[in-house]
Amino acid sequence: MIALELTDIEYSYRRNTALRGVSLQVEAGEIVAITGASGCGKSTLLHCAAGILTPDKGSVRLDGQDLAELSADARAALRRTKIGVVLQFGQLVPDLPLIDNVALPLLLAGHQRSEAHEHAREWLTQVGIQDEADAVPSELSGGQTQRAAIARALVSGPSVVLADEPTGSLDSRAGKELLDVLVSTARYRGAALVMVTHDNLVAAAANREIRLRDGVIQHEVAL
Ligand SMILES: Nc1ncnc2c1ncn2[C@@H]1O[C@H](COP(=O)(O)OP(=O)(O)OP(=O)(O)O)[C@@H](O)[C@H]1O
Repeated sequence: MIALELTDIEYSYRRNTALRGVSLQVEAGEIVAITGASGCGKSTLLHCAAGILTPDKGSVRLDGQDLAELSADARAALRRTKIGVVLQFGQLVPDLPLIDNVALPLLLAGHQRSEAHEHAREWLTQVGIQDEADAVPSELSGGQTQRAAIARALVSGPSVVLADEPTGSLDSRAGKELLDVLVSTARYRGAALVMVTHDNLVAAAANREIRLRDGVIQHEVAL
């Protein structure tokens, strides 16, 4: 089953064209690495897939649903439930304890607080930081912050997980541990995982590498 389908995506920042017609299909359970030189359009592609940016041309389908055919509210709801996004610096809410940070997508989707906390606690355990449930983000290491971001991205059971440089701010050992957590949790959920990366280790963990150059796919390699 195709979880994420991008068709002929074009995107420009004012006069700076970042994507010039990119098409990509990702199956449920598949792990894809997006690679390429700095500025080739990797993050822009991820942001279009996440619905953070709206492409100038082309379509984004999530579990068969075209995002452009939805109202803004329906699109936001679909994004909250079907997509988990892990950005480079975690992007946790500074004043909230981790348990609340991780529960946030469920609380926003209208779940009861006790139920949301129960799921959040399970995911904190899954990523190995259950002892930090009451800590606030400033009390965490970089690796713990990224683990929390992964827990938050996965707590609502998304079918697609999108990660931008998930190991970017970490040393190689912490990066490897985090990659293992991300890959194993996505596999455990059967979610499609798309990771933007400069890191060969991350690319090696994927089933497929897609290399961008100047806003187009230069080549694809099955790994
Ligand atoms: N907010 C922005 N405003 C204007 N141009 C932008 C903006 N963000 C990105 N760009 C440009 O769009 C192009 C693609 O950028 P993008 O960040 O997608 O590349 P990238 O491959 O992710 O780069 P990196 O590996 O350095 O993160 C680049 O030329 C970049 O300068």
